[in-house]
Amino acid sequence: MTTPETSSATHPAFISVENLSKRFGDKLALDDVSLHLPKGETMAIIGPSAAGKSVLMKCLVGIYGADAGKILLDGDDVSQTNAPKRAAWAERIGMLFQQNALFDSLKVWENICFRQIETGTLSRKEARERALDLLGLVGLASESADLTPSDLSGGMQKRVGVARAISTDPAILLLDNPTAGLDPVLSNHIERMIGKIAEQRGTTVISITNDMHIARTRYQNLMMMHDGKVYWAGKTKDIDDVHNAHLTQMLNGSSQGPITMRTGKREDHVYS
Ligand SMILES: Nc1ncnc2c1ncn2[C@@H]1O[C@H](COP(=O)(O)OP(=O)(O)OP(=O)(O)O)[C@@H](O)[C@H]1O
Repeated sequence: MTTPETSSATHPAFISVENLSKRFGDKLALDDVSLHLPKGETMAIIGPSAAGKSVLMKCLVGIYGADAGKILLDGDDVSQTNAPKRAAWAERIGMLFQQNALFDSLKVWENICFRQIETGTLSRKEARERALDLLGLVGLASESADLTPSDLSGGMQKRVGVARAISTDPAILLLDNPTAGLDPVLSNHIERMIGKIAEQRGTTVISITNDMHIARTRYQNLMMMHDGKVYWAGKTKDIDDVHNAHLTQMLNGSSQGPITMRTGKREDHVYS
């Protein structure tokens, strides 16, 4: 397994996951997972179904606590859901859930600034103005503001989800499959938009994707997971042809790699 230490060797890690494990009954969803991501960098997490990608993200956002290992955000230990710094970090993390988690009973603008309306940090008037700005940022017309999510296409809903995730100007943006179910043209458009937002705002982004091409072209760092473990991680530019072919095959479910991994034997030269 290649580890992502390459990223942290020159820059201190802003997001640091150390030997994280998470179990649900008999299922070890995360098995000794480590990742290190410097501030302002982007990372794609890729891997087949049930690899543990969403569970890792839910641990990062604070939905699940760790069974073992640590999560450090800018040095703050938030491994447990009741960690002293957890609540403060919740304010600094924006998340797009796989199913968007938009409320159909609310208008689009209310969905985008839901958190600010709920907490009273913005008046309804201010929240609407902020939502309109964010709609522009994600490339949606202001007329969308008064529609409900069910009036929107899948791609538009994703954009609204991204607008909500960035509405608090988070330090960390976590995206669970921002382009799932979208055609390649729209996927590219949304990924370009995410990249631009990260660059302009200095946001540290971790995004789950099922698309190796998007992962390789749009993200600075890449982590491949399988069966709860990190299979390969490092700078995207450092992936060689052998790893790339292996990762792509693995994603398509046709590689021997995961089987080798499951036995725990490093008999395949892909593991380094
Ligand atoms: N709350 C839970 N209770 C029990 N098992 C869970 C729970 N959440 C996740 N799991 C299990 O943990 C494993 C990893 O799930 P996870 O959702 O992280 O997969 P994933 O890599 O995101 O897959 P997909 O790409 O299909 O969404 C799966 O076997 C899943 O069934």
